[in-house]
Amino acid sequence: MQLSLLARGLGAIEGGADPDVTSLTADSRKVQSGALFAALPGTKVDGTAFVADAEAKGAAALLCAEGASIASSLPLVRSADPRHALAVMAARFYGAQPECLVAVTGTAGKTSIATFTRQIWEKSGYAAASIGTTGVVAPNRTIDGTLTTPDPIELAELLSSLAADGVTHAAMEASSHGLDQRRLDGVRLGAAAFTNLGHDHLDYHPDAESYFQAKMRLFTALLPTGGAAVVNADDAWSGRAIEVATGASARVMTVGRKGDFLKLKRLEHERSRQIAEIEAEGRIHRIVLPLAGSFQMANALVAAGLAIATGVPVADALAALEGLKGASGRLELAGTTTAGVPVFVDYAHKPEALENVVSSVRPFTTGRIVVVFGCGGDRDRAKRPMMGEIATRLADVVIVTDDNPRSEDPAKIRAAIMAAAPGAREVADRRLAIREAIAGSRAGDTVIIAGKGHETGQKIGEVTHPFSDHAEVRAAIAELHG
Ligand SMILES: CC(=O)N[C@H]1[C@@H](OP(=O)(O)OP(=O)(O)OC[C@H]2O[C@@H](n3ccc(=O)[nH]c3=O)[C@H](O)[C@@H]2O)O[C@H](CO)[C@@H](O)[C@@H]1O[C@H](C)C(=O)N[C@@H](C)C(=O)N[C@H](CCC(=O)O)C(=O)O
Ligand SMILES: Nc1ncnc2c1ncn2[C@@H]1O[C@H](COP(=O)(O)OP(=O)(O)OP(=O)(O)O)[C@@H](O)[C@H]1O
Ligand SMILES: N[C@H](CCC[C@H](N)C(=O)O)C(=O)O
Ligand SMILES: [Mg+2]
Repeated sequence: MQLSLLARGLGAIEGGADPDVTSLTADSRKVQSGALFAALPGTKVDGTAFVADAEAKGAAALLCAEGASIASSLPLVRSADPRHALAVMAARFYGAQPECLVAVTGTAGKTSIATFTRQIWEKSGYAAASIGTTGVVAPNRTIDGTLTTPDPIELAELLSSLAADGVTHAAMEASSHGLDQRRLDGVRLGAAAFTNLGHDHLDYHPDAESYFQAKMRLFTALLPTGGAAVVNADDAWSGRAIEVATGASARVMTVGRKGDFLKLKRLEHERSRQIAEIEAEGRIHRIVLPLAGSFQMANALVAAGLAIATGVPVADALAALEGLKGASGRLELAGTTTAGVPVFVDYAHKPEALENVVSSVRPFTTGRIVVVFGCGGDRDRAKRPMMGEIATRLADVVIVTDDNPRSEDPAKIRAAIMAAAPGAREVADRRLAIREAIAGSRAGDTVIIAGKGHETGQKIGEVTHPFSDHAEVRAAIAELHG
């Protein structure tokens, strides 16, 4: 594609020439002959340091920030917001996208909602995909996940290949990093959703307000005027999210107990399902959601809202909730001991998620709640004491262990949790911690292994060791009964 077409409206081209650009990248190590290299200021290094490297590899053009100092004779596009410009260029370069695209943001529930929305669409006969933390699921393929919101070039390429495969509907997660770094700025959205705001990523965002504002870019910068904004009405931040969406001229649809569009009137919990009465358009729909945890009901309502906003009839969307399968590792029953103790694997790695998940199993737990968890290294440290306090307040037996210590000393991470978790036991080895929890359980108890969910590795230093909570739960139960 000619550089002038790629850059149209994004910034003047310096250097006169208008080369044919044959690929795009923001990583000099991946530059191929004919590429446009985006030299972006980053969180660790400044991409302008790699311009000479990119030029030596045959780059045809450059993109950079307005004031950047660049020593190169290559045609150059300067932009006040180069990450935005790159995302828009990537969308132009790769072209087609599924005709119906929706994105969901919020601290917790994104993966579940993207997965549920895909399932509701599938039930209505659409070729549908979901994109997020656990990867991509589409009719003809599944791809394992790396980032919650992929980099803009990878995302544009993915959307174009999904469209080429005949996918018409796609639901994706919009992480706050992704929104802040403009990764979705080239995505043509039909609807967007907000779930809730809790404590996470305050190592990246300066404070809760900036974290909220980053999430709100979904409504203010990405959702076209008149697009549907589905908002969970029951969170402390819902009022502000509704205000922002209304201010952005979105068609606001609220769901939940305080919702106007889908109103949860009644909810009854059983061990692995819940029965709900939902009021929609003046009618009451009684549905059985085959998943545990009231937070899953909240997620299901947002997903139904997104499906309805994109053309699924109300009754069909609500009926489809009865067939939903949970996303891998989200309050997922990984095994049951012979004493009948359910052992759940869950992805709670932040305070509100842990609070929700432990509270969710209380209604059907006649004995004790046993929780195993840790906190990730090189991540927001403030979460550690908060999660220690929540676990000891809400669970009966707490075992603190490791969860991806990365470059940090695992003992120090555990100590930060333990300082706020009186009475908790410390078992460094996650495999042993899971065994202790299961071996110590008795009839009536519920065991939750939190923090890793679908993950298949334990990252210690730079090495990711194969590790699965699911597999460890199964092995521990087998050993116990063997
Ligand atoms: C902290 C963070 O979010 N970093 C993201 C950011 O990287 P960066 O630009 O700041 O990286 P940098 O290392 O400072 O490099 C600056 C620039 O120089 C370039 N470079 C660097 C070295 C070189 O030799 N040549 C070169 O060209 C880099 O490619 C980059 O363009 O922009 C990149 C391009 O979009 C992202 O891939 C990268 O995500 C990293 C891998 C990451 O781990 N991100 C996590 C924290 C994340 O995004 N998580 C969220 C939320 C998770 C959740 O809770 O669900 C997610 O969406 O997954
Ligand atoms: N609506 C919700 N409210 C509170 N907690 C929730 C909600 N939905 C899920 N959770 C908790 O958060 C965990 C992660 O859920 P999910 O993967 O759906 O969210 P996410 O927003 O994609 O998270 P991440 O940003 O980590 O990818 C679940 O395992 C559960 O513990
Ligand atoms: N997307 C999140 C996942 C955290 C999962 C948890 N197991 C951990 O390692 O902290 C992050 O990278 O912060
Ligand atoms: Mg997710």
